[in-house]
Amino acid sequence: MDWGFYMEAKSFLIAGPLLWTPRKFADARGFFSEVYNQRTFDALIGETRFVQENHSLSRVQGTIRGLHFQAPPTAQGKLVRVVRGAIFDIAVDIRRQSPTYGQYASAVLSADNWAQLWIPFGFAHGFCTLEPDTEVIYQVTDYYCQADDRGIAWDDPDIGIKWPVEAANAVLSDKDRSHPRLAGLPTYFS
Ligand SMILES: Cc1cn([C@H]2C[C@H](O)[C@@H](COP(=O)(O)OP(=O)(O)O[C@H]3O[C@@H](C)C(=O)[C@@H](O)[C@H]3O)O2)c(=O)[nH]c1=O
Repeated sequence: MDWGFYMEAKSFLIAGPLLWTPRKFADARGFFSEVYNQRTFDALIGETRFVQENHSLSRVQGTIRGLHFQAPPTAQGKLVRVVRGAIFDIAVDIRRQSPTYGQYASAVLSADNWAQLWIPFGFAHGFCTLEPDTEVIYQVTDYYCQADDRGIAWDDPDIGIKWPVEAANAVLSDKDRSHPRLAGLPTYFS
């Protein structure tokens, strides 16, 4: 397999998510990097069309966003990267028939390590910022649809995510403090 512009691609024990690092060409001016190449991406993942790009800034270290997904028919695959600061990024398998249902894959993505995480359909996504003023950019494969927007409790004990922040110090939106546990959700992905 020719990985093209990606230096490496790593899979997880949970089938689906992939982690890789685009090449960086550094010189006296700074660097150049192809952060997305459709031909290489399609060879890795299968034909995929991104229709929206999101950019968020979290001011405080220990900010948790998640766990989020869109229900079908607007389920999204997400390609996540960090351009400032660092995150502990999480993909929770919510495919009901999956042998790893309810388990999660995690990776540190940062402006320094330049890693990207692919989060396929059937996964809930969340992250915790590891530095102040962290900026996350991610492309998604379907448009935002408020009616299909769903969440799972970030601290669901059945999932048991080991977040890199004490619960008492975590910064969350009101919405993210009130999601149901995974066991309380209907089956969205078989
Ligand atoms: C996600 C999203 C939100 N919004 C609006 C709705 C709301 O008024 C405001 C903030 O939305 P949220 O609080 O949901 O933003 P946030 O908590 O950052 O939500 C994001 O979290 C990460 C973990 C994801 O995986 C994303 O898909 C998305 O769910 O932005 C859009 O207009 N388009 C979008 O695609």
